[in-house]
Amino acid sequence: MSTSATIRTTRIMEASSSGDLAAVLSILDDAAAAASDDDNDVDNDVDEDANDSPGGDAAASEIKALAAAHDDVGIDDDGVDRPRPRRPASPPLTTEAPAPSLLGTRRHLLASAQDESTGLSPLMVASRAGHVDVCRALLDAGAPWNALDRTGKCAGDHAVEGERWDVVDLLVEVGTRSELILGASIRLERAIEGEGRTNDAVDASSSSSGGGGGGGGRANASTSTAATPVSHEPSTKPSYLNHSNVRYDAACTLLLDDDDDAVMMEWERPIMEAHATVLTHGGRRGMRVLNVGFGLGIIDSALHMHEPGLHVIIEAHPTVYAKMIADGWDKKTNVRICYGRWQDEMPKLIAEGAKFDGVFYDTYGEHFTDLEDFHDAMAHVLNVPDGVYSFFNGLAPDNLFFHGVACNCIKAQLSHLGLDAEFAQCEISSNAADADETWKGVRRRYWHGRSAYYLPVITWKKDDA
Ligand SMILES: C[S@@+](CC[C@H](N)C(=O)[O-])C[C@H]1O[C@@H](n2cnc3c(N)ncnc32)[C@H](O)[C@@H]1O
Repeated sequence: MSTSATIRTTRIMEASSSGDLAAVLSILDDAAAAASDDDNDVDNDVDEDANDSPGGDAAASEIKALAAAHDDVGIDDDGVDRPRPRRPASPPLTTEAPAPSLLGTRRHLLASAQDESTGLSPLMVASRAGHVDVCRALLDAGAPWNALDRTGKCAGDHAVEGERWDVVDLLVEVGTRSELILGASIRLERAIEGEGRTNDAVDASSSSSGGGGGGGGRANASTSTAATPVSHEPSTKPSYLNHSNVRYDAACTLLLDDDDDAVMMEWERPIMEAHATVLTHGGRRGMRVLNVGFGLGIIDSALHMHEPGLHVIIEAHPTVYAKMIADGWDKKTNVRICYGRWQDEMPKLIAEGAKFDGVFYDTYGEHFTDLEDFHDAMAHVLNVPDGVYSFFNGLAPDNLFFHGVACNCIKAQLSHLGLDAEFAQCEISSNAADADETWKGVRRRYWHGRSAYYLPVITWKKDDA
């Protein structure tokens, strides 16, 4: 990093850590307004567009230096960004140096600076120390709420560790807002590209390779390269249903895709059983239930134990469907299999006027925005006023703070539909989730030693019912 960039970064880190709001604002203002002289750190006023000025070159190199440092720390390559089912996938923050014409970008880059060795940012140090005004100023200047330090902690983690609850509230609010905006823009983009996605879908009735759409959840993209560590790969698998073969292990305790990513694993059984109890309103008989995604059939077996009055299962992968038939699911009492993508099957159920007391969503490789799309459809089939909806909560699993923000996003989105979301904390009793043996042969873990599972319990708001 250039001398002046280093000095500015050091100054803003110190001011953030000590909570000197006036100093933070002044350093940010200086950075935005002044052209930097790399050699003697004399600031001169320059126009934002002064590309051709001598100061412009120095400023451009400072911007590049800051951006390069930002990149070097590896801010927010993957799981940090867009919380979604099982693993977030979203565009990484830019790692390119901004165009020299954007001298104002220095303000943003300075607010986003991270120490090269620790990865700490001004926002992180201010968060840990509980300087809420400084945090707000840094966020206003463009500091990313979700950057990670070299130990994998974000500003929210630092605030939690420092027990700075007003900062935690601020970061949750900012994170939720930015994720909702990002989600809305991704959904809009996808709606515009909609035809492309739909065309990807395979006719689910074909016996070749399954019905399209997205993969959902427990895994990562199939595009591993030497340059991309597995842990940083995006996690959606848009081609899962079209192109991925899946295989069950001999004991039927593991379902793997082509990349050896786990589609479903046996260790989740206690979680699935807890979901089944919620969906059947505490284990009542005769309930009408809908499950999206068969996998190992764990939740369907648990639901079946409660003798539902109607048990609909939507499943799109041909191999999984073949397994369902081989195991006689098509002949079980009150079970109806809808073989196809939920994106195609839900409209049919809606057109029939089907209503369910319990609805569960657990697909694979799909994007957070697919979950949001599913919610729009689900609201049409969930019984009013007593229906209960839930989904496998693998949102942003790598980081508890991001997980919380993701849950908050879901809560906000469901609230628009007239639904209340609570997250019931369950302890995962089995140690299997953590055991190395469990993950042997699985390319990438999608659960990271967390013993608490936040089970979504979603019901109609009392007033809207
Ligand atoms: C994680 S597994 C479900 C596990 C299940 N909850 C259990 O208890 O075993 C996900 C399943 O969703 C299916 N799936 C993925 N995308 C789908 C889609 N768009 N529509 C229907 N099924 C889908 C996959 O083929 C897979 O069988």
